[in-house]
Amino acid sequence: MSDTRIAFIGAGNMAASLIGGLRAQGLPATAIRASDPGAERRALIAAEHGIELFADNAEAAAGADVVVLAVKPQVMKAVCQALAIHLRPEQLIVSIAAGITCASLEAWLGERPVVRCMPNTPALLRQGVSGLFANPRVSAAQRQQAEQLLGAVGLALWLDEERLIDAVTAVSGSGPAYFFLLMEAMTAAGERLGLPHDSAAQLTLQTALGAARMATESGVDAAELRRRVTSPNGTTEAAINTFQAGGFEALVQQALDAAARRSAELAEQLGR
Ligand SMILES: NC(=O)C1=CN([C@@H]2O[C@H](COP(=O)(O)OP(=O)(O)OC[C@H]3O[C@@H](n4cnc5c(N)ncnc54)[C@H](O)[C@@H]3O)[C@@H](O)[C@H]2O)C=CC1
Ligand SMILES: O=C(O)[C@@H]1CCC=N1
Repeated sequence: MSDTRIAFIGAGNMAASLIGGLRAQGLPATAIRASDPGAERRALIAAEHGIELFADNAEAAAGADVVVLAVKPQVMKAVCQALAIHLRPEQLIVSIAAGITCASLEAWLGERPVVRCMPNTPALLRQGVSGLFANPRVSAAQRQQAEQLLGAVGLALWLDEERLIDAVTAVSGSGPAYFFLLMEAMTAAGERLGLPHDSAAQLTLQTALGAARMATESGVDAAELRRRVTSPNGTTEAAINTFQAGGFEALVQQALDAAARRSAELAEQLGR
């Protein structure tokens, strides 16, 4: 990975997470470039990560082995159409945009090796997880480059079918926000039960961290871990019964369905 040169087109939140993860893994600052139209954003990312930033996307992409498209889905078409003539055929295109298909990217960029992926923001701490799909033009070596890029910031899982990216987006791409929402709600509820804000927040966050580590490190599945906390007729049971009476599982399904549907809708609306 250390001799792979990576250019990020768009230096927003997700690009910064990936850049932070790559830098933390030891990728030299000179191997990474990025572009962004925002002067303040460029200054911030340059200061935080020590990499070179450009206002011009083509300048950032020049000489890169891997060009990561990290702009919002809504501007992807214009960005790709302007960039297309500046790209070389052997450059690997990696798109992290929600709801932008490989077919759309190839319509805008010309036929190219494209890996479409869906990472998530814990990439910043190298605790991310991504789903990846490669179009048939991606070579075995480029697959490895993409896997190393996303693998540098967490788990990278290949998908056989592109349509499964919508499900990955619903589960893990948007997923951190669901846990943050639960943290916000638990902190607020703890405060209403009389705890000072800071204590409610600390109790919530450490519980989230401890539960996540138990679920990932114990080798015991979440349902069994939950049973072990839930004493018959005890306090947890009172809370879980309340969640379930409110339709918790059905609500989670509806929320993830909505996210997956939105991903497919974006592909439909923005892909032309
Ligand atoms: N935020 C997240 O958790 C995740 C986001 N994504 C995807 O990552 C992409 C970026 O999302 P965020 O980083 O959240 O958005 P963001 O808004 O933080 O970043 C987008 C950046 O692109 C820049 N930009 C705007 N026009 C540009 C242009 N013409 N050329 C170059 N750069 C331009 C903006 O100034 C901004 O800094 C989106 O396509 C999103 O679907 C994927 C997975 C997770
Ligand atoms: O909300 C979004 O559209 C992006 C994609 C996944 C996470 N954030």
